[in-house]
Amino acid sequence: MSNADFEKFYRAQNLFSDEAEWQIFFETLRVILPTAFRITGNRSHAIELRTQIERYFIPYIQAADLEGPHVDPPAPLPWYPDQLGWQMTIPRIALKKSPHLRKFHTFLVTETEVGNISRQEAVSMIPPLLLDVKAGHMVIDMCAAPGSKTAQIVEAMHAEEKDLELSPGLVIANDANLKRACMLVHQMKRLHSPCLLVTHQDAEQFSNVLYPSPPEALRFDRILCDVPCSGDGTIRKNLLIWKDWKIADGMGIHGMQLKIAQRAAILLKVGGRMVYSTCSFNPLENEAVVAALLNSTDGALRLVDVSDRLPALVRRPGLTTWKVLRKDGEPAERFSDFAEEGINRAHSKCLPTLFPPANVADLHLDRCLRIYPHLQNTGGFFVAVLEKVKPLSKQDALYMETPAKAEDPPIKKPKLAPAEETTPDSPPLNDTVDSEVPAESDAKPLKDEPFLFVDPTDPDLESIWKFFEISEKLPRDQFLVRSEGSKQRTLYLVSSAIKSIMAITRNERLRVVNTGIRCFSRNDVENTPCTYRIHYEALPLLTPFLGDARKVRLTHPDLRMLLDSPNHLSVTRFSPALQERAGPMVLGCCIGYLYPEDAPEGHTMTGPMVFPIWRGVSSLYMLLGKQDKHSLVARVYGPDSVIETPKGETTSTPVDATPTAEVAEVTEDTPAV
Ligand SMILES: C[S@@+](CC[C@H](N)C(=O)[O-])C[C@H]1O[C@@H](n2cnc3c(N)ncnc32)[C@H](O)[C@@H]1O
Repeated sequence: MSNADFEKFYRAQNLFSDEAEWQIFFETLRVILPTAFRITGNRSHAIELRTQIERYFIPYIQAADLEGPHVDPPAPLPWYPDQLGWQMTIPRIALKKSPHLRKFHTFLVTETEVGNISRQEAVSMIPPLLLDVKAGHMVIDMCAAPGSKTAQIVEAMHAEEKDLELSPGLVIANDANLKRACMLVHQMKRLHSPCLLVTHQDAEQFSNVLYPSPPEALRFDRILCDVPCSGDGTIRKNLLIWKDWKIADGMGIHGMQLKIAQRAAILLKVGGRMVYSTCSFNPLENEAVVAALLNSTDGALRLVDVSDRLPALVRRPGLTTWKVLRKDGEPAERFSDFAEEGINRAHSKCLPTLFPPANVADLHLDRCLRIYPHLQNTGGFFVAVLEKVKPLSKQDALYMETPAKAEDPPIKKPKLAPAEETTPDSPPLNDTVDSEVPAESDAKPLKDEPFLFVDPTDPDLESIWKFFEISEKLPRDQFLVRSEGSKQRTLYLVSSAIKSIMAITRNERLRVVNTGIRCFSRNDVENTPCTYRIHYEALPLLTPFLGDARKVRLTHPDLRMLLDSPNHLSVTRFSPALQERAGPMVLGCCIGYLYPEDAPEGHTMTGPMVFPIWRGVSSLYMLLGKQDKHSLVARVYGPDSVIETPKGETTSTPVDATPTAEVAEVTEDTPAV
């Protein structure tokens, strides 16, 4: 764990006022990074899970400490709101192998797979918090995959939502790499948001999003530029950086970072906020980019002082000067020094903007945040929060638009970013606890099927509305399908903003990979007035709109039977109240409710829980995958209730059970596929 060039370069930057701190900084880089995770999802659900960690797992780990080798339980990050961000130093191997920690390991695996927990480096949680997203905002995350920050943005957008209100907002999650954009889609399924649009474009030239009435290019309220970077802030985790780090790395990527930030500056609304961030210590990728951005926008952007935000987060101010080194390690005082040397290949990406500009003292670069690993035992990170205070002057806009003419640059084929793109959250391969995204092989690019809006008078919609007694407040004109004609018709709901955007043909240039929340799927079944079932992921959003016709109240033993059984169970096996309610129901999907007053003792529920159930000819069946069922058993009945298979198996099954088997059954013995 050493690299002479790294040391030379960063010593030249005078990051710290004394040698002692440099030593502590450098020593910390050699200590393996603690694991951090975030409890995701809507507030009440997240608080329930947090309570479970506090009440059950912390005492459990404390007890394990007495029996096995010493381990500290996880602790909440002091600066993360509502104690929903956590960090732990339990070594990965101990977590996996120690019999004393097995339940905690199972818990993390299950909750990560169903998306209730997201492994995310602590420092990577900072930019979305400072972006300050509110309901109804138009937001774009320019470099979004694998999507941990997008998830925080989407959660913030829905945080204050009321029942019977669909957020009018928009979150575009863009990534130039199609494969990574598809991984993002997988992640996003669990966000239950109709406001998300996943695109794949080169952010340097992100196309204008046309918006109707009057038709114009949309300007965003919030933009995140979490740009590709050299990633040396992740060195505690990505040990190869010790070997591979080169002086030329930061220099080489500065130009691209600046272009992405400049494109964002154009897309930002006056009064809007953008956050520029990297997981690098390098001033050439950080302050130099911000300085060049400020200077190229001639006062239209300013750095925001966020010193009062996240007060428990220890940070250092941005640098107000820095050094550029030639690849031989010698300092270059000015741009012309490179010319003198003759611009060789390593310096071909050298730009004048690498150097501190003459007006550097006026730019308030100290308002940027530098997070060093030794400050609070994290990775390294850089964040700048900027505000657009006036329109860009025409000249600036022309300068920054590439090619010059364009308020609407042409589509450029996205460059595929390197497969090993550094991000603080790239999952180690084959490590289920730590993976926050599926392995790349799971992330197949979606087939290029068009997005087609469903006619609001479509007979299927009519039957769904009638069957579930859906309120007319749920807009029927915001549903789309991707493969018309197939038996398995699935209806996705999108926000009004996305509908408006998708309705404009010229927005095809956005290269949409996916959008919409999966709400209803058609089953191949007869003898029911409605062949559609509701998806679990859509229930939190749809429940307030549903009438009573298909609601069934469950006792907790009813729920337990449904969660434990892989098969359809005869209606006669359930509580008398459920038999009475479900018995006369016609075949089709119904919604099971467990109210806190019906929950088992010691539960942590703060509101009713809802589940999609299939009412068969004479049976009931829970329309959930195995992992979801595991997670729910643990949540409702406590982690002790999860029955482990001999291998402690909790491995993935498709998120939803396929409907074909459910509808083919009629007897309680028919196993579901
Ligand atoms: C630091 S990572 C982003 C991490 C992400 N924000 C998160 O929190 O999960 C940078 C991402 O930028 C993407 N990328 C690289 N070049 C790009 C470009 N020109 N335009 C858009 N995305 C790009 C990479 O594929 C990579 O996924």
